[in-house]
Amino acid sequence: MYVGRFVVVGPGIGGYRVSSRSFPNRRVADRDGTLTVAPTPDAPPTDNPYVSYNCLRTVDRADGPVAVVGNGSHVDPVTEKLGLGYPARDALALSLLALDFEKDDYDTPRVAGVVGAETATVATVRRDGLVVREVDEPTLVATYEADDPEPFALDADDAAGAARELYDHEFEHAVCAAGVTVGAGGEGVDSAFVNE
Ligand SMILES: NC(=O)c1ncn([C@@H]2O[C@H](COP(=O)(O)O)[C@@H](O)[C@H]2O)c1NC=O
Repeated sequence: MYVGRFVVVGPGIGGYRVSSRSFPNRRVADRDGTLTVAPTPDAPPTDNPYVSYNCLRTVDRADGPVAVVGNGSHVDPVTEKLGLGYPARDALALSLLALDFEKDDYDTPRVAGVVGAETATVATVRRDGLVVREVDEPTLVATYEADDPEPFALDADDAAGAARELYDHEFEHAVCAAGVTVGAGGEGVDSAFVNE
């Protein structure tokens, strides 16, 4: 099955995978702790505005660090609002509604998640609606097919394991993946990615 891009988030752990039929020549790069998706140097030129973006950012809050994952430019305003103290639900709802689904040939939904040490919130904005949901177990939402949040059996317990597990998942056309853990009690954030 092809589901396009997807996030998985649960309390303390999350991840994101790029699956792509149209733009497979991409990879994740780490820029000072922010993970960015971008075309490889040998990728054909494109003017599609949706294929390069920050897919994972973290921010420290009074109640501890949080991580944001997502499939587009909305990751930035979500992170910034979290840094200003907005609740995760509000940061996601405001940012996703402002940017809305992508204006491409598929009305591609935006998907996102916020991971705290003991909390997680998953969200998507599609042409037909906005969903923002707190979750207490790993939960997936994808751009296509699985476009409503659903439970996901994530076995990994560290960032590298999460990135690997999402990358290796049977959903078709894996391109690259990122994983993140957010620890309680000052353990902080760890992130990892897979490019193959
Ligand atoms: N975030 C991404 O990595 C991303 N990659 C592709 N898209 C959009 O989705 C469309 C379909 O891409 P594909 O055939 O690879 O699933 C692309 O034309 C582009 O507008 C993306 N936008 C949202 O997922």
